[in-house]
Amino acid sequence: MVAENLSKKGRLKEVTLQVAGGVVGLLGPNGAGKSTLLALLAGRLKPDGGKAALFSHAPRDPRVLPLRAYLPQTPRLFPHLRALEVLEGARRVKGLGQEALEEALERMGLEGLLGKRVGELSGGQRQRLALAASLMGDPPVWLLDEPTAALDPRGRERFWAWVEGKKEGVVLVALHHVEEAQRADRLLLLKGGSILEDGSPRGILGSMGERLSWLMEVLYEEPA
Ligand SMILES: Nc1ncnc2c1ncn2[C@@H]1O[C@H](COP(=O)(O)OP(=O)(O)OP(=O)(O)O)[C@@H](O)[C@H]1O
Repeated sequence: MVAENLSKKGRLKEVTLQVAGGVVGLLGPNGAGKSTLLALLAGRLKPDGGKAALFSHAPRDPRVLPLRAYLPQTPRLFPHLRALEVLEGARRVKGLGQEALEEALERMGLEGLLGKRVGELSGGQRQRLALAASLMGDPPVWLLDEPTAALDPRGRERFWAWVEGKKEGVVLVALHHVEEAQRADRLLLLKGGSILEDGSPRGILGSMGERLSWLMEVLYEEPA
């Protein structure tokens, strides 16, 4: 996955990035540009400048679609559908077998919720359903916008177990929790539409969290 001087007016400033594999966490304050970067890489937004490529194709190329999962910050699910119908729909669109559906629902612990309508689910339950539908079949590239924000600790563990069990490919994931950022292989710190730092979580956050106060100041302090 490559971004070259990728920009969106007022939102992202000429970001250049190469990701060959692994779990890459995007950390930064509200409005940093995390969602914009993910939406550009997913082809949901058109850049004003620069370009992005997944497997050497533009993000909007139909050949790329089956190769990536994109989970926006607020996934849209039809409220009248039952959870099982959402999963069935995802399975059919992706052309997958029943075992992929079973795996996804087990991973997200949806067994007891299959007969419920989306509109009856809690926010975290809905998010677990959206994750199961979007990651079903394990496409090589996952672009995930704050997938754990609504999840309880058990749901977070389920999510991270799925991520950490992924053998190959790329996971680019926007996060707000430093404990979760420590689980990534690589971290990108974003602020004001630019990448401030790009490195290992240990290098950026420090082994004992000693750089945390620095991080809080640099990333989250409002300008005076
Ligand atoms: N639809 C839009 N039209 C115009 N500007 C937008 C739009 N969506 C976001 N922005 C602006 O783009 C900038 C980056 O926003 P973005 O949503 O990418 O940030 P983020 O890092 O994902 O934030 P958060 O942590 O709050 O989700 C912000 O200044 C925001 O106000």
